[in-house]
Amino acid sequence: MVEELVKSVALLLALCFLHGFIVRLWRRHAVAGQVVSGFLFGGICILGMLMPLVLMPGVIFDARSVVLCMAGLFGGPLVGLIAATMTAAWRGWVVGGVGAGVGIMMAFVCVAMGLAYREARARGWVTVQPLHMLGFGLVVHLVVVGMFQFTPPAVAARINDTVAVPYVIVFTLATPLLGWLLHDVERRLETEAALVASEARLRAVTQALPDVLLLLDEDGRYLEVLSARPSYLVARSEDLIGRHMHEVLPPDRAAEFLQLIRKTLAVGETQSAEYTLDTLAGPRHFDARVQPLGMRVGGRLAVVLLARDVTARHEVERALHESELRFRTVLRNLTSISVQGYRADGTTSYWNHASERLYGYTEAEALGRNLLDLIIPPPMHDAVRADMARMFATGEAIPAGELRLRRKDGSEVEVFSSHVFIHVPGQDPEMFCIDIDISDRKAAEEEARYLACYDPLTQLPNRRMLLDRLQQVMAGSARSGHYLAVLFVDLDNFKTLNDTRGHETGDRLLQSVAQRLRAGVREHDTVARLGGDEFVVVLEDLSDNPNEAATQTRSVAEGLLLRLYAPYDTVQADYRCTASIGATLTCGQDGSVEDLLKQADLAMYRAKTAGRNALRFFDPDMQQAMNRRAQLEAQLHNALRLQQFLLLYQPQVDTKGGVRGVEVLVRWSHPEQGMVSPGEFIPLAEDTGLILPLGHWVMETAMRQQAQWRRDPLLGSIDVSINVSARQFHQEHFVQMVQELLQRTGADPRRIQLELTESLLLDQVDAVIATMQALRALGVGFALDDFGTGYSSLSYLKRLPLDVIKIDQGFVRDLLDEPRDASIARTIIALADALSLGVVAEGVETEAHFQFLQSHGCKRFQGYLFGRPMPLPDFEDRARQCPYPPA
Ligand SMILES: Nc1nc2c(ncn2[C@@H]2O[C@H](COP(=O)(O)O[C@H]3[C@@H](O)[C@H](n4cnc5c(=O)[nH]c(N)nc54)O[C@@H]3COP(=O)(O)O)[C@@H](O)[C@H]2O)c(=O)[nH]1
Repeated sequence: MVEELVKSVALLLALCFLHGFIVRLWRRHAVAGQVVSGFLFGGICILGMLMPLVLMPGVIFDARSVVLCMAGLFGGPLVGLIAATMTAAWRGWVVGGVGAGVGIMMAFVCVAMGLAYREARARGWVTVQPLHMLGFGLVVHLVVVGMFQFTPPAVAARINDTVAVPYVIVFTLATPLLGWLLHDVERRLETEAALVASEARLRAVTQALPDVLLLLDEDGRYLEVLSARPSYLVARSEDLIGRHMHEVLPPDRAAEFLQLIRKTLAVGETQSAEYTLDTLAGPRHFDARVQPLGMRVGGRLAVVLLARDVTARHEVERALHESELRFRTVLRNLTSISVQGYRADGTTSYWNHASERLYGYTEAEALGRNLLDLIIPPPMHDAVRADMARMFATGEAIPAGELRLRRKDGSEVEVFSSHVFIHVPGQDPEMFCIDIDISDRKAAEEEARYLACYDPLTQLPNRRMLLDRLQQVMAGSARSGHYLAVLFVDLDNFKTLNDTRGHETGDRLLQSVAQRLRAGVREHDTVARLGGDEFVVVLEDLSDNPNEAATQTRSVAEGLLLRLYAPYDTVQADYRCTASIGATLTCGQDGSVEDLLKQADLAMYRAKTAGRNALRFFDPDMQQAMNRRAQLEAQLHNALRLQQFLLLYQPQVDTKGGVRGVEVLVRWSHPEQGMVSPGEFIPLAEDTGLILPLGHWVMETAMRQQAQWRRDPLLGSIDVSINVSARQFHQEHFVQMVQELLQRTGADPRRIQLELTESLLLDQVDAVIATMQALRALGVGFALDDFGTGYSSLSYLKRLPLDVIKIDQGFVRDLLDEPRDASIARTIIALADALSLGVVAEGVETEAHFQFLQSHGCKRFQGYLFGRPMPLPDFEDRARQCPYPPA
């Protein structure tokens, strides 16, 4: 009997094998697999019922109970239901008999108990360990034996007496055995599924990696080749597998890899390497890690090589490296920007070429030495230490600025210094100083400042500086109540020296004058040069009493005149020069700086007109005159348009008193001030340029008059002298203008004489001579006015196409009392004679003058003795009074 039961158990083992096979076969189709499993379990049960232990007809025993409860436990409801239904159908329909009812019921009860155990297992109450399964098997088979008690009593008694105990023992033991086998199938299936899933995951991961993954054996043979981008391989993966590296890579590269593989295997640790390979996608740079595989493949050791494409990063790094190299080279070789690096303790860490040039230390000398010992002057040490400490502690920048630092040779250098704090993680923080040499700029600025305030020739303050200084001195004077004096110093005849001896001589004179003026005043007094030969001296801290202050000023000014008169050997041996000084006093409360200078200028002008080499103080009358001048200047502009000018005629007579010539003299008939003297308005007209239209009007009127006289046999022979000012003479197209007037008026050019002053001849002598010759070609004659008062060079006199020279009235006036004047008058007459020129004596007021001049050979005279400047009708009458046969 036990033998039959054991046979049944053997059948169960076959079931396990088949179950494992079927489940593996149908695992991709879960429901179909369960149905097949259900049929398998049902089929096994039927098979068991075909070779049962037959106790009596219709009462059989086999392993159904074990199979069906396992179908519920490991197969689930569907498997259990199919198996139970098949078993029940076979038991009831085919086998039948007295035990059929219990057999059918038992099929479903066993499946239900298996399902219950399955549920308890899922909840964690029980496991499939042998002890639990043994208990489960015991319960199941006790229940089955219990169910047999529902068969007829005789049958039940027979069962109990014979089969019940071995049945319970064998199948209780078979239950854990079958359970263990099925569990093992279940576990292996789970493991296989997990392996399949794990492999799938791994493959997905390796496929997703943007890297190249190689499995290489110890000889460098490709065992496995994976690459998300096949173009990153040196050949197609199928062409690589099985080949050696030296078959596909350049020999040196293959050798490197082989060495790397062997080192990895020898050390047993991951190795890193970077390399560039010519891949299917072109040259790519890789960052690789090689790791021992830890097992043999085909009997050979192997490594895994994982290579990451870092071409982009490599390019960036290379570009960065190049860029850094470029900047380093630029920084290092900069020629004009010194760059130095210092650590927190002041040690020098960087020193470029420009620093070598700027500070004199070579790089080798500077590196490692302290900043303070190198270029910082000792007085700056504390400040620099404090600034650096703050910068290194807080990163706060030291403000850029101009510094005066020290060179190796101890000399100072001015730099514009900027500071940069750099802290690269993992390295010592550093301060970089960027210094630019500004010595040249500073010197240029200093020079520009100097030039803006000082006269480069004499090194004296210029006008600008004088005005500033005067402003301060006036304010100081106003506060203290002490007077200050402004002296306007103008050299006499400087222009003559400059024009005749050249500008270099003039410059030497000006330099000497500057030194003498400086030496003639106190240290705190100011001596300035306004330009040309004009100097200004400011005397400070004079007395608070006006008279005393004036006395002090006079004393200083006269002292200056004396100093200036001393010989100038730098100019020429025993050369002397005089100056005219105008002085004004103030105690700072009235007027402006400009007013003061104007006052001093006016006083100087008075000193000039007083005969030069003189000192004059400004007084209010001068101011009045100045105001009047300003007023006249304003009115002069309209005078021509308002026809306020008229001409007077002064006769020039011969030794018999006969009128031989006439000087045309202009007058301004001012509506309020009456007749204004040309001595007053001609200089004004010259200053303002009005002399040009005015001179034109005079010449046109005089020529028109001569043209009228031309028809008169008496008046037509009279020479008409017209005064021509320097500005008028030098104007462009003067010759054409005279020619045009001669033609327009019809005047006889042979009767027109232009009176030129000596000063006019001094400028541009050659041009003057050319103009005179052009006019002479028109028939016009020339008289040299005021002869003897200016600088007359005999050589010029010889070259000038003159007809007449006029003895200045200044010599005539006093010739009876002043032997020198008489002598000059005589000399001029003789000179004119020698040069075959006519001579006219001006200012002849007395018979005595007339006699003297006549006795010395003068043949023509002009002066009040013969008639003052008079209106036209009077002159015409006067000319006719002494009729003279025409020459
Ligand atoms: N460019 C021009 N200059 C002109 C013109 N008209 C005059 N002037 C110049 O103005 C200066 C002053 O002239 P004026 O006040 O007319 O004085 C002249 C005579 O009146 C004066 N004179 C003549 N005789 C005597 C005399 O016996 N005693 C005395 N005290 N004065 C006398 O001399 C002046 C003429 O001098 P000069 O011209 O040097 O011959 C004067 O410089 C004029 O040149 C003009 O139209 N244009």
